[in-house]
Amino acid sequence: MVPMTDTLADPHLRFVPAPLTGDGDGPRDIVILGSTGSIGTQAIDLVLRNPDRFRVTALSAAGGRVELLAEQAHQLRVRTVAVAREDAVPALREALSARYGAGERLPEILAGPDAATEVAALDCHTVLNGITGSIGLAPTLAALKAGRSLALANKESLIVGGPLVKAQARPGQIVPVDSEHSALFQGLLGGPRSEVRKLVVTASGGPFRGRTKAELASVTPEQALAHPTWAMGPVITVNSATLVNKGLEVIEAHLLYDVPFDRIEVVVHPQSYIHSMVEFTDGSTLAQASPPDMRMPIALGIGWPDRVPDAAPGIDWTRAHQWDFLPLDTEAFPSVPLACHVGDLGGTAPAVFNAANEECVDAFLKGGLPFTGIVDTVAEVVARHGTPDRGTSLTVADVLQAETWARARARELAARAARTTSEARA
Ligand SMILES: NC(=O)C1=CN([C@@H]2O[C@H](COP(=O)(O)OP(=O)(O)OC[C@H]3O[C@@H](n4cnc5c(N)ncnc54)[C@H](OP(=O)(O)O)[C@@H]3O)[C@@H](O)[C@H]2O)C=CC1
Ligand SMILES: CC(=O)[C@@H](O)[C@H](O)COP(=O)(O)O
Ligand SMILES: [Mn+2]
Repeated sequence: MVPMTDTLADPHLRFVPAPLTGDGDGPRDIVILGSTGSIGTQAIDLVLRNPDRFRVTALSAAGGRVELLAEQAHQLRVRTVAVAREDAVPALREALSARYGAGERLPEILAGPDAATEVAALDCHTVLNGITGSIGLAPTLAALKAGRSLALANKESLIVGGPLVKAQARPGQIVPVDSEHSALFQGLLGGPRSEVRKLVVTASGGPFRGRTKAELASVTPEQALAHPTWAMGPVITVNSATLVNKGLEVIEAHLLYDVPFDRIEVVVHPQSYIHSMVEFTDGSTLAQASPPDMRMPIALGIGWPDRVPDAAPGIDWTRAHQWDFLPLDTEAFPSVPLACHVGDLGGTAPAVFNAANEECVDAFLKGGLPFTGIVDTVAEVVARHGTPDRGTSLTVADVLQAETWARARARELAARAARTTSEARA
């Protein structure tokens, strides 16, 4: 069990990560959830380059990439490997056996839908949640409940379970890994809360920046997956293209830093060098700048309060740079106002928004829904859900029920949209 340092005396720092005590003399023990993904593999790159600082004790993944998972387990000599898919266990065992020598002890294997949650509560200092999707909620809650520092990349868990996650988290227990929120907490250290005027979240604008809604109708999954500045997993990449990612991030900023939606602004910054900004009441703005490389915020997430030397390259000031800032086109990309709306509604509305989106992204990637159908369908599901009851406090069961409902509605509507599109083509 890792004890927390007591809550920071200054209330303006309540939502800025507080360092956990409990680091011994040796490297910090880390559990990585979603180790085979974009966040997970970049975290492992950092760990392998910093063996004096970090030691990975357990890994978890869905079970889609067992060779990579076995390779990671062997390289890091972890104690535990977990997969969500039980049918992946024989292949995982075989892949591990092929790498470990005869006298070497294989890591323990956990399998099943609750395996990541089990691993999230194992003894360690920091849990990095790099799972994709709202399936990350239970592991997020488990890590917090167990008293771990939570390096949170899995924004969906915070969004769908906002009040639950906040109630479980002690001040400073969550260290955001999402680049914008990492930038914001660094900016928030620049002055007291009473002097913060607004948060400015930057958006690359995605691969379709500058297109009209009509032009967006026929874009393909391949085009949507070609992000101009970041190499990420498929779901977040499509979310960046629809700007749903920015909508999720505005809710994430609201939940993490307790700033109302009307004081969170989004600005399009195509180069992705400024990761977000904090404007203070005297008109001063603090921006965090670095090349688009997630290893910087991941390193801060798992290494906080220390900075990891050479986590990622800094800006090369010997060459010319041009950084642009443009207003968001909410007509072509209505996701951000829609997200603010569901964030304002609260309760199960953000879970409905996110679950409908996850279904629609899946349908789009499988060729079953046009690109513009994603946000249109999400908006329709949100409208049908109506105003959630805010009288009672949210439970995990409420979230799961709302998600099941939203996924079913989204699938129905997406199937109908697909039929209409194919009839129009015929
Ligand atoms: N990539 C980035 O640069 C950024 C990502 N994020 C956020 O980080 C999270 C991860 O994104 P990203 O790394 O891009 O996603 P990826 O799709 O690249 O990786 C997802 C990882 O989650 C694992 N996974 C999926 N389902 C489960 C499950 N049920 N139990 C355990 N593991 C599971 C996958 O395993 P398997 O390989 O077996 O399928 C994989 O390791 C998302 O919430 C995203 O929004 C935030 C900011 C930047
Ligand atoms: C790297 C990261 O944090 C992503 O969430 C990124 O923000 C995506 O880029 P967009 O600004 O295009 O959504
Ligand atoms: Mn981000």
